[in-house]
Amino acid sequence: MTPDPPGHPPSALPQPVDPPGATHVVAGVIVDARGRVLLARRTAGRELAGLWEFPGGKVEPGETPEAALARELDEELGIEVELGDPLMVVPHLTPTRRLRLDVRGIRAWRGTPKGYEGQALAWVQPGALPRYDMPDPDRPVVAALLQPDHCLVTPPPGPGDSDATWLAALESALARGVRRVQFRMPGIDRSRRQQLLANAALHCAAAGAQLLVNGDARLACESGLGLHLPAARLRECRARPVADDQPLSASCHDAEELKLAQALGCDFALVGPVHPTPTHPGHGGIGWAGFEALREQASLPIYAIGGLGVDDIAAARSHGAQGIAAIRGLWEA
Ligand SMILES: Nc1nc2c([nH]c(=O)n2[C@H]2C[C@H](O)[C@@H](COP(=O)(O)OP(=O)(O)OP(=O)(O)O)O2)c(=O)[nH]1
Ligand SMILES: [Mg+2]
Repeated sequence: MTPDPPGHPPSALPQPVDPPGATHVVAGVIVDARGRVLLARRTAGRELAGLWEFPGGKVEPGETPEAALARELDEELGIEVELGDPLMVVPHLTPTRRLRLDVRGIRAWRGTPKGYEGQALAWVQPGALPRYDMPDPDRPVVAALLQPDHCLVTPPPGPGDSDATWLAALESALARGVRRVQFRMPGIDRSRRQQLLANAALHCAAAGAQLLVNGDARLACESGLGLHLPAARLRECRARPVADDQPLSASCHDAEELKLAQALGCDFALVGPVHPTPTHPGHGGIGWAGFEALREQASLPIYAIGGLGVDDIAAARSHGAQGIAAIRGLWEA
């Protein structure tokens, strides 16, 4: 990268660079006045025929992603669009190529979308998106549209902290918008842990937040809550340890663990540490490049963890993450 010339303000966020050989695909999330999302069905005789996708296509050499998306939506749907915010960029490794699926919101459009290439179209309520058969890289995109973009991992009460102090901190995290919580309680005895969990479950239910118990499958099942598997537990699992309707997540550090998590039917995974953190002393962090190298080998939603907070969600999304998971970053106001 060339340094900024003296006297000029530093440039904004560096633009992500496609790895050599990657196919850059841009696609748009088009939402109508009733909140329905437009999907198009891939036509017969092409790769992934019959699967549903967000309309879009490949960026051509010399073209900006924005121009490519506008062109694709004109060619495929006959609409003129105004682009909105980036939603996410999913790096994905297929058996034949390295793909970057770059998905943008569409702020407004002119015209009525029609299948100009013979493709079927469907306007889908967001909650029904998971029922459509879509290419693997779309799974994290659908999750980004439907699920929380941050996940709190609780710290245990500090020395001398009462349960009431801990619960008040949980309540304020929920008031700040936390909707997914992993209950992690290292070093706290079972009876106190159970008491804290029972109260945490009440607070989370009142806030409409999902709660997953770290490690303790029995406690998760007894309380009808979700389960989070630390990597060592994940590696011991031969079958999904909780019912299909109970949320399941896992911590993963390599591609093998991610594939295991996906095969077990985990709803999402946590991958990191992206940056160094006090909870993992001596670990320099995998960085965003390391995160992407794992992300591209799996299709389940993945939160990035390690030295991250809500300010990092947009960056996390640009590397294919569902968002961020954090202990301190989401516990302290
Ligand atoms: N448009 C789109 N493509 C997707 C999605 N998910 C996904 O894996 N892909 C893949 C399928 C293809 O391998 C690639 C897009 O290539 P494409 O062949 O449809 O590209 P295009 O519209 O430019 O069509 P073509 O002129 O190259 O035939 O990206 C998605 O949601 N939307
Ligand atoms: Mg296309």
